[in-house]
Amino acid sequence: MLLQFHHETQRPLDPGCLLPQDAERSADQPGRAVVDFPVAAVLPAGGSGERMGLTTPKQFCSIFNRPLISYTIQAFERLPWIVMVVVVVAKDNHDLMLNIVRKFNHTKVKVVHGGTTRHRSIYNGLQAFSDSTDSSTPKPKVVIIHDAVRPFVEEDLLLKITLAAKEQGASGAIRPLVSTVIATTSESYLDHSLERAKYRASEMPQGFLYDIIFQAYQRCSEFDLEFGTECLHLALQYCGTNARLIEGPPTLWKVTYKRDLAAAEAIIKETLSVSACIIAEAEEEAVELAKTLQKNLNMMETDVIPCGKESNVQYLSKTRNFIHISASASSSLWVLEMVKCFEDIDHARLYPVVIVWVQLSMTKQSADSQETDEFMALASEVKQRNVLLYGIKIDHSKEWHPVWSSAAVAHLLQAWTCCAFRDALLHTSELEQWQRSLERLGQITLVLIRDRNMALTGQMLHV
Ligand SMILES: Nc1ccn([C@@H]2O[C@H](COP(=O)(O)OP(=O)(O)OP(=O)(O)O)[C@@H](O)[C@H]2O)c(=O)n1
Ligand SMILES: O=P(O)(O)OC[C@@H](O)[C@@H](O)[C@@H](O)CO
Repeated sequence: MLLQFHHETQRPLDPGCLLPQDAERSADQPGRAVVDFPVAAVLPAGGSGERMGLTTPKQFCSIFNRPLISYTIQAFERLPWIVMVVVVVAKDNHDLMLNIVRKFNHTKVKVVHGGTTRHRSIYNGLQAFSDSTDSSTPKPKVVIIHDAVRPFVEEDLLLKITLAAKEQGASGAIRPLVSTVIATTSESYLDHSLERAKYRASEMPQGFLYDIIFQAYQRCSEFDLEFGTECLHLALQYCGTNARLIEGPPTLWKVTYKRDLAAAEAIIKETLSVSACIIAEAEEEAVELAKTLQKNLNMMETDVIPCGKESNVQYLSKTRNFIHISASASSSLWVLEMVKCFEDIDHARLYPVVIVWVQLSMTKQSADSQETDEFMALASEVKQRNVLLYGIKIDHSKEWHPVWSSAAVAHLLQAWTCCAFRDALLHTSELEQWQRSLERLGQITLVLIRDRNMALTGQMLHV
């Protein structure tokens, strides 16, 4: 299931737990059907990210403990019809890049050294396929060139770019301009402005018949290599190949400034928190609370399943957010059992998985220090496996008769005709307090899932 973004609002169109880059591939995916020739990618990642203003080059800045470049690699690596991804990094970052490849199990990647400019880096990347001594990187029919700092690229656009490049020789993604382009005089006065409607921003990905773009780089001038920024121009200038231009979604933007990194993190958080699985232990109160919580989490696509089914892969693979509801401070053994299931399907390799343990507390007592310490230690242990464990205790007053669970009371209020009794109930402070606790439970659960804050793991929050 590919996660699609609305073309303007950029909100995820379909609930799904995975970024497009990670949607599970199946044999009948469109790309596999129509791409019957070898396609490779070159990701220039040899820059220093000066405009980001950080000591770490932006392609290695992390989101959820994972470098930005890993998200971009995944966007290509997950597609079966892309056979190789050449990543071009500065020599000093070679080992760092190899460690990223190992840690995130990027299996299609070859790392080569970049140059002093983006064009030189791209040229080095292309040369990796022309090294006849290295059979591990056979020459592709089509090569996609894509900045390593553009992490959000979807299969359907890559497919269009690839097929257009195969047919036309070159293709490129474009976006409407959001600012007018003007020419300035040497004294920084306005010389003239361009008619914005006639122009587009050249983005990435771009696709080329390998032989065309490689020949263009072989023929281009030193000036091009030093100061150029447009591969499509090289194909036209040196090979007479006019690129097919394809409009892409706003998510194609390049991470350049700090704000772009924050925007990328926000998009990843949003796409990771569109679904959840609520697991209810057997007690009636837990089941009732699960149903109420499902209603309160109306922002998400949620499944409610009985405890014991969570190890079922069909539930595990649908989301990275799990809410376990127990009516008592039951044993926490189920946490490690769940984490083992995640590891069996490699579920937390690319993105952190969230577990929120909601405990219905039948007494008003807060957790004792031993219980708190044990929970903190458990959270610390599972965090090593990229699982973020949070706790919420919701005080479930003993005064309540079990039948007066929130759902039962709501039903009673709707069914009851006697105003006096209904008013009495409505003004019962316990009921109002319980309703408020339920609302807070939904709000806090949503925030924990959305924010995936590493510092809050192991905390037992109270509502
Ligand atoms: N010598 C270079 C310069 C840039 N790039 C890559 O080209 C992409 C787009 O370039 P840009 O956004 O300009 O990256 P930087 O050059 O790192 O940024 P800055 O100009 O702010 O230093 C980036 O993935 C960058 O790593 C590269 O491979 N080799
Ligand atoms: O000049 P920069 O290296 O910042 O960015 C490169 C961009 O110009 C380039 O990725 C697109 O415009 C497509 O060519």
